Amino acid sequence: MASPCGRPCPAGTPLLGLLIPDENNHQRTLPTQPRLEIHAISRRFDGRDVVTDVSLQVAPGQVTCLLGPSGCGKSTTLRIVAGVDRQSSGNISVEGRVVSDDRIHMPPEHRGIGLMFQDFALFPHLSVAQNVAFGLDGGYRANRKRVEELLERVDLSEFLDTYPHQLSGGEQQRVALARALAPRPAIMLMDEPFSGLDNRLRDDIRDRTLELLKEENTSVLLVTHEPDEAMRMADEIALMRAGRVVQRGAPYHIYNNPVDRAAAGFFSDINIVRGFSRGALTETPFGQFLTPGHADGAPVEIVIRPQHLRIDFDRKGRGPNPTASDGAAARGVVERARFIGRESLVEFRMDHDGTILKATVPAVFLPKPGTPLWLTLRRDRCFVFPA
Ligand SMILES: Nc1ncnc2c1ncn2[C@@H]1O[C@H](COP(=O)(O)OP(=O)(O)OP(=O)(O)O)[C@@H](O)[C@H]1O
Repeated sequence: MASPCGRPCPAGTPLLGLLIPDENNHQRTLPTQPRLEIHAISRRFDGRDVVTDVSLQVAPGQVTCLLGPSGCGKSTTLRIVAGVDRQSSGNISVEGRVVSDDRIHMPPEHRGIGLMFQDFALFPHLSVAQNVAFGLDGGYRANRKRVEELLERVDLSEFLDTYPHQLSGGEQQRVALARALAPRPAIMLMDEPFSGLDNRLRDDIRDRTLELLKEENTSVLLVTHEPDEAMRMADEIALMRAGRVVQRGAPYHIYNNPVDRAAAGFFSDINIVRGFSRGALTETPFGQFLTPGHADGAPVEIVIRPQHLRIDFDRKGRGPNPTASDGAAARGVVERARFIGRESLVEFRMDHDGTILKATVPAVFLPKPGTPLWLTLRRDRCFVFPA
C-alpha cells in the first residue's frame, strides 16, 4: 500500500494531528496527543466474540467513522466507549486519563462525552431551549447565552419555545445536536445520527453538522453503515468486519488502496477478472498484469470499479489498439443498459468467458442489448488480490 507520495503507508496508520504538506506538497500528519484512545478492546456475548482487539485513536477535532455492515460490532464499540457497556478486555482513555480498564469503569456522565443517536431522544415535555440546556448546570436560565448561541448556529433561533412534536425530523436532529454540544464535550459519539432523515435533507444536515463539530473542535466517533456518509464526514475511516477493524485510513486512501476484495466492494460495485500468476505476471484477456508476490500458479483477482472501465466501439470485429495505460481491449455484448441518474450503467457479457462486467459512463449512453462493444481497464485503477 502506498501513500500519495509513494512512500509505504500501512493499513492502520493512525491519522493524528494536523495535516501539513510535505516536501512533495502531499499532506502528512503531525502527531499530537489523541483525545480518545481505544486500546485493544474486545467484547464477548454468551461466549461469542462480537468485538475483537479494536484499537483506535481520535485526535482533537478529528472525525473518525466506524464503517461496516450490519452486525459487525460498530454500535457495541460505541456503547463501550460511552460507558453503557463494558469491554471484556482492553482499555479506553479520554485526554490521557483512563476511563475504563480491568479495574476502572467510569460512568458515562463522567467521561466528558456527548452522545447522539438515531432517534434523537428529545424530551417531549421540554421546549427546544430547555432540551438544549438539559445537560447544563442551572438549566436554560443560567445558560441563556450558550443555548441561544447554539440554536443560532443550527438555525433554530426562532424555535426557542417550541416543543419537539412541532418540529420536522431535520429540525429535531439539529436540536439534538445542539443539546449534545451544549456542555462542550471533548468527544461526541454518534450512532447513525442521520439515518432517520429524508434523503433530500440528509446531505445538507450532514454538512451543517460537520461544520459545527469542526467549529467546536469536537472529536467525533461516528457509526455508519453507509460508505458515502463515511466518505463525506470522516477524516479517518475505520472499516470493520466481523468485530475487527480491517483497515484504517483517510477516505481517499481507503477507497483507492483497499486492503482486500471485500474492502473494495464495500464502497462500490466491483468487477473481477480472474487469472493465475506465473513469473510475477498474470495473463488476462485485457493483457498482462504485474502480480509480484504471488506464487507461481496462484489464482489472483484483478478488481476494478465500474467507473474505471473504458468502452469503445466495435470496428468490424476489432477493438482499439492496446496502450500502456489501458492494456488490451476485450469484447463483450451488451446484456442491458440502464439510466441511473447522473450516469448510465451498462452490463456486458464477455466473449472470452461469459462473465458479466459492469461499466458506468457519466452521461446517457444506452446501447441496445446485443450490441458488441470493447472494454479496457484503467490499469492505474486496478487492484490485485489473491483469489
Ligand atoms: N447485549 C447483547 N447480547 C448479545 N448479543 C449482542 C448484544 N448486543 C449486541 N449483540 C450482538 O453483537 C453483534 C454486533 O452488534 P452491533 O449492534 O454492535 O452491530 P452493528 O455493526 O452496530 O450493526 P447495525 O449496523 O445493524 O446496528 C450482533 O450480532 C448483535 O446481535
